[in-house]
Amino acid sequence: MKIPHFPPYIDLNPVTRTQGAIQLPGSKSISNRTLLLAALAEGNTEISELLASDDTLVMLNALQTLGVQWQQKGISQDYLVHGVDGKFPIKQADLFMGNAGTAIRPLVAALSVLGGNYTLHGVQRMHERPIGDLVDALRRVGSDIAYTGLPGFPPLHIQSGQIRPQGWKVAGNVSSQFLTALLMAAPLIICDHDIVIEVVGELISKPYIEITLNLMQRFGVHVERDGWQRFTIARGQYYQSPGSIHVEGDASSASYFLAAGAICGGPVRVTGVGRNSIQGDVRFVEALEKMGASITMGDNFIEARSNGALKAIDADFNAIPDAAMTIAIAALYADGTSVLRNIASWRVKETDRIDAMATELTKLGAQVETGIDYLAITPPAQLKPASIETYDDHRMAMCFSLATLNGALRAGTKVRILDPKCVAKTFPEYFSVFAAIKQY
Ligand SMILES: O=C(O)C1=C[C@@H](OP(=O)(O)O)[C@@H](O)[C@H](O)C1
Ligand SMILES: C=C(OP(=O)(O)O)C(=O)O
Repeated sequence: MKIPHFPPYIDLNPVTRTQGAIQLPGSKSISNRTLLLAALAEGNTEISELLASDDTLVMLNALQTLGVQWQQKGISQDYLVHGVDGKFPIKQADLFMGNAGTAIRPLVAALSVLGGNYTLHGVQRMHERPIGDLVDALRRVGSDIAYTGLPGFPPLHIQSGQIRPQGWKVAGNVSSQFLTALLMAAPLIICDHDIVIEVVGELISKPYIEITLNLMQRFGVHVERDGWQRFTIARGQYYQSPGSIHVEGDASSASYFLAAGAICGGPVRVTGVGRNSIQGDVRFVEALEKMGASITMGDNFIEARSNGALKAIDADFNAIPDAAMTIAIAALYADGTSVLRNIASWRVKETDRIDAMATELTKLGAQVETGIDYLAITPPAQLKPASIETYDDHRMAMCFSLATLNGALRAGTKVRILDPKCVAKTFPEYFSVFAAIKQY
C-alpha cells in the first residue's frame, strides 16, 4: 500500500466554485469488518476495492501476525484472504492496533473467545480511548483479560479463558463498536446454545450495528434482532466465505465532497456509494437537504449542489457521529446558529472532537458554545485566515479544508492545515482528490 508523502502543513487558498466528480475510497467500517470475517470464515474470500489506509493496514498486519494468509492482487486494492475456519493458527502474539477502533474492539472480542496469549496496544491516543465496557462484558462471560496500563483502556493482555454462552450483555452508550465486537465474536463459540446479547441502557451510533449485521449475514451468520436491546445468534452457525465481496465507497469520506458541492455551487458527485448503501452515513445528505442543498442519488452515486446560502440546522446527530463533523463546518456558511446535539461520543474518538472543533472554529471567527454532548456554531460575516491544528485526527484535517469555500475567506488569505498526514487513517489521498473539485 502506497501512503503519500506529507508536508508539515498544507496552505489552502480561497475557492470560488466546486464542481466535478470523484471516486470514493472504500469504506473503513466495511473494509475492517470484511477482513476479519473473511479471515475467520471457512473458505477463501476475494475482496475488491478494500480501503488503503492506516486503519486497514493495522487490520491486515494483525491478521498476518495471527497466521492468516492474504494476498494483494498486484497494486490493486483487491485482496484474496484465506479463511482459517474459526481458529487463528498463531496463539501468542503482540499486536499493534494504531488508533483503529474498528480493529482493536472486534479483535479483542474474537481473541478472547478463541483463547491464546495476546497483547494489544496502539498509539498514545488509543490508550486514552475507553474499552472498559467491552472488557467488562467479556470478563462477565469468562474471558481472562488484564489491563497492562490504565484500567479501562488499552493496552490489554488476553489469556485463554472459558467463555460461557450465557450472560452476554454490554453497555452501548460509549461506543457501538463494543456491541459490534461481541456480535462478531459470538459465532466463534463452539457450543450447543443460542447466544443472546443484551444491550444495557442506550445504544449510540446505531447504523453501525446494521453494517455489522449485514456483513455477518453475507458470511452466513444470521442475527435475530429485537429492537436495539436484544440480539440472538442461533446455535450451529459459523462464518462461511461468500466467495467474493465488494467494498462500497466510504460514506463518511463522501461527506466532505458533498458538503463542498452544497456550500459552493456544485454539482459535486461522489461515486462508489448510493441509495442502496449499507452505511448510515449516507443519511448525511438529509442534513444537507435540511440546510437547503439539492441532492440527487443513484444506485452508485450521490450528487450535491447549492441553492444559495445554507440554512442553519438544529438536529440530533447521534446516528452519524463521523459525518456530523462535516456539518459543523457547513455551519460556517449558514444563515444563523446551528446546533449539533447528542454527540457526546465525539469526546472519546481520535481527539476530544467537541473541544477541538470549538477551538479551531473559533480561530476562524465563529462564535462557539459547547456542552458535554453538543456544539452550537454561529458563523462570522467573514472567515478569518487561520492555522488549524488537527490533533492527529483525520476528520479535523478533512473538515477544515472546507473552510476556504464560497468567498467566505478574503482573496489573498489562506487556511493552513497543520500536520495533514493524519488523513492517512482513512483517506491518504484526500488532499489531491479534493483539489480536483476546486476552482479558484
Ligand atoms: O463500527 C464502526 O465502524 C464505527 C462506529 C462509530 O463509532 P462509535 O460507535 O464509537 O460511535 C464510528 O464513529 C467509527 O468511525 C466507526
Ligand atoms: C471514530 C473514528 O474512528 P475509529 O474507527 O477508530 O473509532 C473515525 O473514523 O471517525
